[in-house]
Parts: sequence; structure tokens; C-alpha cells
Amino acid sequence: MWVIGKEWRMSLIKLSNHDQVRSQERKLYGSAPQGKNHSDRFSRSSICTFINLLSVSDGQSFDFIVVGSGSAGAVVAARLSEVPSFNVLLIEAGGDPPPTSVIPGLFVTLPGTEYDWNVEAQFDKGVGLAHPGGILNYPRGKMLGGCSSTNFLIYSRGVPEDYEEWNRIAPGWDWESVLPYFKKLEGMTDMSVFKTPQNAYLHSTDGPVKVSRLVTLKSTAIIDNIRLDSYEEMGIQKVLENNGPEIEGASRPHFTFYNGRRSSTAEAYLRPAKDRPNLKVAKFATVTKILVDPLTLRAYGVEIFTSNKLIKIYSKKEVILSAGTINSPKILMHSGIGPREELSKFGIKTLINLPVGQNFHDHQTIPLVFKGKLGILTAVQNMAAAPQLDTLPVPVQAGFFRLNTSSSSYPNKYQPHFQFFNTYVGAAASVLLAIGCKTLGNFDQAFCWSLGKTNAVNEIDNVLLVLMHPLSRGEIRLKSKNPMEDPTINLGYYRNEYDLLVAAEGVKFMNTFINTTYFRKVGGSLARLSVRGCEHIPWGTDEYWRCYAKNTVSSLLHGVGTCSMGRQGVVDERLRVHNVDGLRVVDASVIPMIPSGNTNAPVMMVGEKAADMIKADHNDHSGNLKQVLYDDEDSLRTWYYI
Ligand SMILES: Cc1cc2nc3c(=O)[nH]c(=O)nc-3n(C[C@H](O)[C@H](O)[C@H](O)COP(=O)(O)OP(=O)(O)OC[C@H]3O[C@@H](n4cnc5c(N)ncnc54)[C@H](O)[C@@H]3O)c2cc1C
Repeated sequence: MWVIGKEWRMSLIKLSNHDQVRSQERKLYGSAPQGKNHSDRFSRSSICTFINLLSVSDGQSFDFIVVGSGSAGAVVAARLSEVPSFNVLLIEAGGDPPPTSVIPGLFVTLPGTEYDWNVEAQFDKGVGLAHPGGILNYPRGKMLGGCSSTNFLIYSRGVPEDYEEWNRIAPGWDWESVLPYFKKLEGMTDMSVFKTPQNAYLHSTDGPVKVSRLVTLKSTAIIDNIRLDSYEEMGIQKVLENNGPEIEGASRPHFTFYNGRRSSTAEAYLRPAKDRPNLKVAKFATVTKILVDPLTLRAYGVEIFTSNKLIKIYSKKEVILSAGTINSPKILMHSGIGPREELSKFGIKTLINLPVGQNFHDHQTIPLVFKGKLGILTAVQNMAAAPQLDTLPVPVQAGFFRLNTSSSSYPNKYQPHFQFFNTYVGAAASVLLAIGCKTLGNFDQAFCWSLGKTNAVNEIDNVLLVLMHPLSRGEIRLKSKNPMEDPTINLGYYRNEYDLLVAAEGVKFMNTFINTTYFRKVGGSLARLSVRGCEHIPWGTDEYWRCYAKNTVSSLLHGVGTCSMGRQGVVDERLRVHNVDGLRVVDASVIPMIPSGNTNAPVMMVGEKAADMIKADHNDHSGNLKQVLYDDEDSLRTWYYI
């Protein structure tokens, strides 16, 4: 056992006693962020306990060690453990997801709690002025399932061209190669998508991740229809679904829940695998670095902080790093894999000089608020929302569109410029809005107050306008040599001025929502929100909307790219870290270019495909879909239509 400092105790404390472990972690790393001190009352609930936890002991060894049980890591660990001869350890810094994760409508209560890493991201100077201190809370799930246990549950996969773009950077990731894996993970329960062969071809009912749409109440159906009609008036056609052959258009979105239960990767992959003797899960165990032999450059294990001490666990075959876009690059850099200049600042010896932490990009969002009719009735609808917590308490419409006005090279013509989410909020929901605005959005008082005021007696539509393919790039950097300290997240939004140009055009287009029949009938108007930095610019001018887009910008929390695949990146097309043996990265960080849509499904797809590659590289071909598909045309067709 490796002991440092007199405070480090030699004895192993059972991981099951996590209260004790956490209080000891707080004692040791008092200043390091371990999540805010929130009540633990849910974490022992039986509805989501995964029982095969393990007390890992110093010096133990496993064939595969998977670091992080998020959207990708849980998939990889579960799939690898399908091979009985593989001995798999999954290491997770958090514990079981609480009921507030499992019940879909309660996801807003998770950020800022102990189930969140509570990291902060920063804007560049002069950007995001509506956020105090230029800081954005950047929630990351710290529990089994990772962000899939805390996210907003939207199920979206992007367009084929997104993956053709990946394939040009890292061969093997084209649409034909990834579609079988999207289908492998998907358990579609919305039978409407099987009505046309073109849509049916893209879906499957067999996968573990359950996908559905919101239960439509009579009142919400009326709202859905009115909003979708309004979008159609703007030239955004109604489509059957946004994961179909044509994603441009608006629809009621798909979600990763079914029957009142979130389908996180913890629920979909780990729960069914929990009794496998060859899959062990170590909870409340934080990996501090990957052990790499400096002579052979082979990864041979990990160093973990758990139960008040540092221990080492060894891998016989591979270490798979799935700690996410923020923590995977951090762990690599602490292990001596990263930009030499950056590592030398902290006295970390560089084993391999790679662009770790660079190429960070994200889906940035701009909030737009449309004021509708006066509403005593809508206030009642708000109150009636509570019993709907097993779905979501508000109607949501979503879609994708391209602008006619922007340059055809931004992005290429097969990808949409924007995604949008429209949530209808009845009058007098100001308190809930204030929670969302301040706690989740980290907007300043003036902005949130003006939003609340707008909603006091009026229904509103909150539209999140999402820039799909930003050209700007940010980066993840170490703050210190302490592996328990969060890294710096520089969002880098609008570093490329083209992004601002397109964003402002998008805002102006979206504002025409208020000119549609419904809003004209009820006398609707654009809300005038208080935006720091734009006070002196005449409201409604082009200059104003540019300023608005620049300073109200936020994140859809889709950060990718920091251990990018590709020859110029950090991993190759089989996700092996360049020049290191026995080490892969499998999570959102390997995504080289962000897809057109939300990232959870693409990351789960990456997990599915990676698991097959790893199996094949270790002589197990049981899961190799691609081989089956390409053997003959008929089996391809049959498989697609199942
Ligand atoms: C609040 C929120 C809302 C979102 N909404 C949506 C949405 O509606 N739809 C959508 O498609 N996407 C959404 N996303 C994005 C999507 O969920 C993520 O892109 C995706 O889950 C990332 O998966 P990952 O495997 O890369 O990382 P994660 O899921 O974050 O997994 C990383 C795991 O590693 C663990 N870990 C990290 N460091 C260590 C360490 N040192 N030692 C041990 N374990 C460690 C973490 O605790 C975590 O469990 C949202 C994200 C957030 C945070």
C-alpha cells in the first residue's frame, strides 16, 4: 500500500460506509471541491441501489479498468462484462443516483448538490456579462450514470453528415458505421416512428435505453399544436420526429425516459448487469492518475483516492478512461500525458506531448422570451403541473433550422445552423423561473428579475436558441498539481467572430415567432430583459441583438473534444491514446466535431462502438455488428428493419 503523510491511514474502510468516507474526504481535501454539503437523505433509498459494490484493495488487478460510469463508461463496462472471461472493474467517484435523478421531472433539483461535480466555467473577457463574474455553473453528474443521470433527457442523434465529418478526421466513424450502434442502444417505445419505412429504418425497439415522448394531456396538446403551427408559419416545417431522415423542422421531442423512470446508463446498462460476477463497481473512488511505465509507455493501472488513502489497482489488458470532457483531460495531464508547456508549469514530467484539453467546444445557447396572453387560467395550469412529475411539468417543442441568409459554408449545407427548444410556462411561475434562472443559468439579479416580471401575469414561451456548429474553441487547463482540484474551463465562446454573426442572425430570425398568428391574436410581445452590457444600445437594433447574443450566452452543457480523435488529436480512430499502450479514452472528450443535436446519445453510441472494438482487439468478436452488416446486403437490410 502506498501511504503519504501521517494523516493517511493504512487500513481499508469499506466503501459501503460512504458517509464516513465522504466526511474523511472532506477532512483531507477540505479546500478541494467535493460537492456542496447537501442532505444525503435520498442516497440510501432502495429504488436505485446498485449492490455489487466492491472494497477495492491496494494491489488488486483486473483485465479492464474503466474510469467513470457515465454515458460512455457504464456502457463500456457493461458490454465488456458480457464476455465471461473478462474481469472488469468500473470505478466511479460518486454513488447511486437518488430518486430525484430517476423521476424525470425532478432533474432540475440535481445541479449544485453532492450529485454534481460543481465545477465552474469561465467566459472570455467581455463575453457573458449577464452572468455575475463571467462565470457559468457547469454541472457534471457525479454518480453512477454520470451526466445521463442528471441531464435534461432530450434524445437526439444528429445528422449523417456529422459522422461523415468525424470519419474524415478518424476513419470508421461514418454514418453507416455508427447507425447500427445508435440502434443497438435504442429501445424506442414511441411506435409512431415505425409508421413510415424511412423513419423505421433508423430505429430499434430492442436496445436498453428506453425512449419516449411526453404524455400528452389535452391542455398541453393544444399548446403543442399552436406552437408547431407558429413555427410552420416561419418556414420551419412540422416533422414526425427530429431523429428521422430529415431533422430540419419542428416536433415534440423524444426523451430518454419511459413510464415515469429515467433511462440513464446506470438504469439501462448497469442495473441489468449487476449480478455478473465478472463486473465489479467501486463507488466513491476517485482516480487521481493513470499509471504509465515511463520506459515502455504502457498503461498498467490507476491510482485511486478512496477511503481516506491512495491505492493502486493494476490492469492486465487495458485502462479505459471515461471520466468525461472535463475530467478525462485532467487525469491524463496529471499522468504526464498532455501539452509539455502546460505540464511543466506544475512540475509534471511529460511522458507524451499531446494536445490534451484543447479543442473544447460546446453548444452555446441564447435565451429568448416571448410574452403571450394574460392568464389566470395559465396560473392554474402551473399548479396542476406538480402531479405530472413522472413526465415533465411543461410542454416542450423542439426543432432544427438553417438560415437562408448566412454563408453556405457555415456549416456545410447538410447540417442545421440551429436547434431550438420551446417551453411554455404559464403565468405566475416566477418562483420556479427564478430558480432556473439563477441556480441553473447563473444569470444576474437584474436579468432574472426582468424575466420574473414578464411572467408575473402573462404566459411566456422560453425559447433556447442553440448554435449547432461553433467555430470557436476553448480549453481545459490544470489549476495546480493537486489531482483533486478542478481544472480551469475556458469556454472560449465567440473567439471566432463568425459565431457571433450567425448567432445574432439566428436571434433576429427567431424573434419573428412573435409575428405569427397566435401571438398577434393575443397581443404578444418580445420581453425586454435587462442585459448587462447592452443598456446603452437602442433596443431592437442589429447592434442590440449582437450585444444580446454575446452577453446572455449560456451552455447546453454539451462540452466535447478535449481528447479528440484523429491524427492531430489525442486518440486514434480506435480511441487508443497515441503512443501509449493499454490506454483508451471513451467518452464525450473524443468527439472531434460536435454533432447537430444533444450529446448523450452520441456518447452512448461511442461507448457501444468502443466496447466492440475493445472486444475485437482482445479476440472476442461476439458483439461485432459491423462485420455482420457488411457480409451481405440482405443481412444489412434485415438488421436495419428489425
Ligand atoms: C445538466 C445537464 C443536462 C444535459 N442535458 C442533455 C440532454 O437533455 N440530452 C443530451 O443528449 N445530453 C444532455 N447533456 C449532455 C450529456 O449528458 C453529456 O454530453 C454526456 O452525458 C457526457 O457523457 P460522458 O460519458 O462523456 O461523461 P459523464 O456522463 O459526465 O461521465 C463521467 C463519469 O466519470 C466520473 N468521474 C469523473 N472523474 C472521475 C474520477 N477522477 N474518478 C472516478 N470517476 C470519475 C463522473 O462522476 C461521471 O460519472 C446534459 C448534460 C448536463 C450536465
